[in-house]
Amino acid sequence: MSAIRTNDLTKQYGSQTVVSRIDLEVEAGEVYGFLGPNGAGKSTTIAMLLSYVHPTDGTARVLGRDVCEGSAEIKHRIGVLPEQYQLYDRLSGRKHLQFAIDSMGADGDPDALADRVGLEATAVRRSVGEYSTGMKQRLRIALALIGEPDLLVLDEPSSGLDPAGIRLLREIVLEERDRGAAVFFSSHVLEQVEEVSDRIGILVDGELRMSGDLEGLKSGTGAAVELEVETDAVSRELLTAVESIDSVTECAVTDSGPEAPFLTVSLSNSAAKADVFRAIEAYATIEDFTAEERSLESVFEEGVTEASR
Ligand SMILES: Nc1ncnc2c1ncn2[C@@H]1O[C@H](COP(=O)(O)OP(=O)(O)OP(=O)(O)O)[C@@H](O)[C@H]1O
Repeated sequence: MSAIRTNDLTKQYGSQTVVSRIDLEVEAGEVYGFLGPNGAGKSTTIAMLLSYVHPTDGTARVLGRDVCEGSAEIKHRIGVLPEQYQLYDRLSGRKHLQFAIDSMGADGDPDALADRVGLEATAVRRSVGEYSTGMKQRLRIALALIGEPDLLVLDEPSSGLDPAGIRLLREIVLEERDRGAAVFFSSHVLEQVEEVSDRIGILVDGELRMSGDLEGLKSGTGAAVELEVETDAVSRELLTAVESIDSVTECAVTDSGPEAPFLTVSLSNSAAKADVFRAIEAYATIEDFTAEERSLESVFEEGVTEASR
């Protein structure tokens, strides 16, 4: 059973379609990064998954249950950030955690949870009114982790966190995944998404423009990596050998006069770099090389630009 599965999921507000026929599938033990520019429809999608708003069309099942039937039965199996309930300035972080553990009937130690998100023993006993933005965010993360949920839905989880907090969040996301939870999270910070996601979806104007693992997304939209290789000589045989490699999408020679010639090779799959080096070394000596991997940022930009064409 998938943790999340949507078919043609659609939301309209009046005449505006803000989420348009999206098909998503997220499995247990998988981190899915949900990206998109401002106003793309990410929060609306998340709100539908959590049964906060009703889809206009299509279906969504979360932990096997149709979202239109409500989330009461599965609520305790989903950790959400930010949760709908607010933090109370006069209560300590510890009281928030204890209250949430009790009301969920969950097992959990508030101090261990606080420690996991880097809230020190003295801090967790202080009133939340005295907390910094980052401390409040750490507390919200701890609240989302209560009861070892099967699904974590994190909307902009790194917001307000310092670099140490962001590193900790990354560790927590990976630990939760390794425990077998599905993690669905939206973020504008592409490097963080790149670091932790098994698969990524890019939403633009309500449409899921791209979805897949990072390598697949990179190769689907152009070269995953561009190699510049300096050799002592370039022969016809060498070029044929390089061009015959499946993942090579482009190969050009630049003859820089008295300097050694170099090859520019575009690859749709970064793992094929070794094949290129082997093919070249069969006919020439490699003097030097550079390899420029495509970033998620360039994939994202391409997805957004294509959509606006
Ligand atoms: N309750 C609502 N009524 C009318 N329009 C809405 C409502 N909620 C969201 N929208 C519209 O839906 C579109 C998508 O908004 P949404 O908040 O889902 O985007 P987002 O991708 O989460 O954006 P951001 O990254 O800025 O948070 C926007 O144009 C927004 O104005």
